[in-house]
Amino acid sequence: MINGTIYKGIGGFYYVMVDGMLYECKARGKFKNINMTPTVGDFVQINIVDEAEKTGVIETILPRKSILLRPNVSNVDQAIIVFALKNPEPNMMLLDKMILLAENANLDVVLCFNKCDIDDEGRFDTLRSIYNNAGYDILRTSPKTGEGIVSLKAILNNKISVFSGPSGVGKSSLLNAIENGFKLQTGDLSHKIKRGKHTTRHSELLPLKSGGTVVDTPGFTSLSLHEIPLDRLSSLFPEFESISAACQFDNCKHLSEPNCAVKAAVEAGEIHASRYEAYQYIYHEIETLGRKYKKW
Ligand SMILES: Nc1nc2c(ncn2[C@@H]2O[C@H](COP(=O)(O)OP(=O)(O)OP(=O)(O)O)[C@@H](O)[C@H]2O)c(=O)[nH]1
Ligand SMILES: [Zn+2]
Repeated sequence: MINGTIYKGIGGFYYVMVDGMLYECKARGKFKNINMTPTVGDFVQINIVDEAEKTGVIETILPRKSILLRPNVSNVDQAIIVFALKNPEPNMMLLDKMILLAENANLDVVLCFNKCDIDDEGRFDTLRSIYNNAGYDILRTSPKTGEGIVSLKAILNNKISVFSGPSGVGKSSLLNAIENGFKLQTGDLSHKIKRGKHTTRHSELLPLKSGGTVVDTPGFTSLSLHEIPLDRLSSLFPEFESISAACQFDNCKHLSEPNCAVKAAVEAGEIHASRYEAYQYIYHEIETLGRKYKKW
């Protein structure tokens, strides 16, 4: 058996990449019996049926290191969260929510602040200070001037990445700067109805010539915060994690409890106020969503 990765699935066939070559594979019936569906991104073991025709059979699906639901892709390593420094103006709450969803899906997070060529208000420095303090990798990019493209390439190399970020921030332009002709599919496409039939568009993995693999659809386009358990929320803010050990209560929510080390760190400027405000806001939002979902 040889190891490969499923790059796409169409009508019961799976296209498995092995050393730069795609094999068209069927999956063994046993997967159905154990209720397992091969998924794009899965690391699999295949037996080759015909080397000349490049066909094979998937025999084993290896344990998944992460599972994204929208788009449905396994083993994504990192989310490249792209926000423009201007046009459109960065919405910090949206940024914190996208970071949280990526954290909740166990992805590494890279923040890519784009359109730095038009950052005439110096927003990058403010954002860098907030998110460096939170421990995130940060890029300053512009497909227009080429700034940061080499660094972005290096970050994508050897990894499976999903791009996220609001419309118009330059996700496609960034990928195009790395590889001419590369275009991210827009999220709506998966809901289009073709020829009277419901055709769900499955995501694909696309290999970059410069190294690395990118999911062809943006991630976290719908912000499904109710998936995040409330008791996990503060652990998804990396800069709260170590400090919260010093809170008086083990189960401190860092809201109105006495002797809360997180709140003290906010007052001392060690945790950025905007991150704590996002935490408070999102906490209450998930709480309200939770009540609504229970009623259904
Ligand atoms: N000034 C400037 N404009 C940019 C830059 N990057 C992208 N743009 C422009 O921003 C607009 C949106 O870029 P896209 O790459 O389509 O953005 P997107 O994030 O893929 O957008 P969606 O497909 O809607 O999700 C285009 O008009 C780009 O030319 C940049 O670095 N500087
Ligand atoms: Zn606390």
